[in-house]
Amino acid sequence: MNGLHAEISLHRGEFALDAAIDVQPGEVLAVLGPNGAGKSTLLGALAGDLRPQRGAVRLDGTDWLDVERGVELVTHRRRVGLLAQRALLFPHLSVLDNVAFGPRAAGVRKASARTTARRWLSEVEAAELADRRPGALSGGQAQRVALARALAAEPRLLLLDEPLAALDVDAAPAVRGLLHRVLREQATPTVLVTHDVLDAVVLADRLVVLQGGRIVEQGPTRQVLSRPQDPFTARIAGLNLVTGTATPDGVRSGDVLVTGREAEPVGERERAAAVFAPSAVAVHPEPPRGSPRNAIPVRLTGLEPRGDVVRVRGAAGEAALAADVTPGAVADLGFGPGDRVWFVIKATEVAIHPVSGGSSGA
Ligand SMILES: Nc1ncnc2c1ncn2[C@@H]1O[C@H](COP(=O)(O)OP(=O)(O)OP(=O)(O)O)[C@@H](O)[C@H]1O
Repeated sequence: MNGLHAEISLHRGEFALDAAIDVQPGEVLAVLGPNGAGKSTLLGALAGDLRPQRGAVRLDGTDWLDVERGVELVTHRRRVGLLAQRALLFPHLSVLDNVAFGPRAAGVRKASARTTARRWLSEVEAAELADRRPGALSGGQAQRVALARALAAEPRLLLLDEPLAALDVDAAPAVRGLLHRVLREQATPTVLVTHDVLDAVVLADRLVVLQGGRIVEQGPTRQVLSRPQDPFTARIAGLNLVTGTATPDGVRSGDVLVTGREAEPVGERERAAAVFAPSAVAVHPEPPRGSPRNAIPVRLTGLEPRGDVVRVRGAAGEAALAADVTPGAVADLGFGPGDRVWFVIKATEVAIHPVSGGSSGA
C-alpha cells in the first residue's frame, strides 16, 4: 500500500500513546489535541526519534518499523522532512546552501544541488533570499526557507510540527497560504501537528484528535469540525465555517453567499471557507433591509447556555452555524428549535481562506 501506515504503542513513564493512523500519498492529516495528548510523541515515533514498545510504521510498502519482527530503520534512513516551529537553519551557510544541503547529503554534486535549491526557493517565493545568511531573515522568511530545505531533500514523509506557532500574527497568514499551495502540489503524505484549528481547516484533508494518548475522533476535517463528538473538539471547533467555491463576491455554498475579507489569497472558483466567530453573529427574525451585511437564512437546531451568553445553533444547507447572543435577546425574540431566522454578520468580521480541496475534505 502506498502512503503511511502506522500503529504505535509507546509508553513514557505514566503516559501511554496507543494510536493508528493512515495517510495517503498527497494527503495532509492534521493531529490536534490538548497539551500532553501525545502529539509530539506520535511525531517522534514516526521520525524514529522514539522507539515504540509495540507497533509498526510502513511507508509505501517499506517497513520503517516492525517491533514484532525486529525491524527498525534509523532516523536518517527514513527520509522524513520536518518543518518545526523554528526554522533551525544552519547559521553559517547561505540560504541557498541550506536548501542545497539535502541533495548534497544524498550525494548530488554541488552545482546540481544548487540548481535544485534555486528551484525550491522560487517555489516558496524566496528566490531573492538565496545569498543571505539565516541571521538576516525574518521569522516568516526563515520558515519559507526551512520548507524549501525540507522539500529539496525529497522526503517520503513530511512532518509539520506547529509550523506557524512561532510566527507573529502578520507573518502567519502568508506562510499558511504558501503551505496550502505547496502542500497541494505534493505527492508526499503529510502529518501536521497544530493547536490552531484554522491550520487544520486550511491545510488538512483529514483530522485526528488525540486525548490522553488515544484517538478520540477522526474524519474529514470539516465533517469532524461541523459535527464534533468529543468535548475538546467541540471547544476548538468553536468557529463558524461555510465551505464552498470562491467567487468575486465571497464564498458560495449552494444558495448561501458569504462575503468577507480575504485572509489569504484565494483564486476564483477555488475551494474556500468563510470563517467567523459565533460572537460576530446577530440573530434576526427578518433579513435586515438595505444592509451590506451578510444575512444567512438558518433553521434553528438548538440553544445552549454558555456562560454569559446563549449559543444559538442553526443549519444553513450543509453548514452547521452558531451565534452567541445575550439571554435577553433570546427572550425578546422568543425563538426555539425548528424556527427559521437570519444569522447576520458584518463582512469585516468574516475571513476568507483557501482550503484543501480533496474530495475527502468536502
Ligand atoms: N521525556 C519524557 N519522559 C517521560 N514522559 C514524557 C517525556 N516527554 C513527554 N512526556 C509525557 O508524554 C506525554 C505526551 O507528551 P507530548 O509532548 O507527546 O504531548 P503533546 O500533545 O505534544 O503536548 P503539547 O501540545 O504540550 O506539545 C505527556 O504526558 C508528557 O508528560
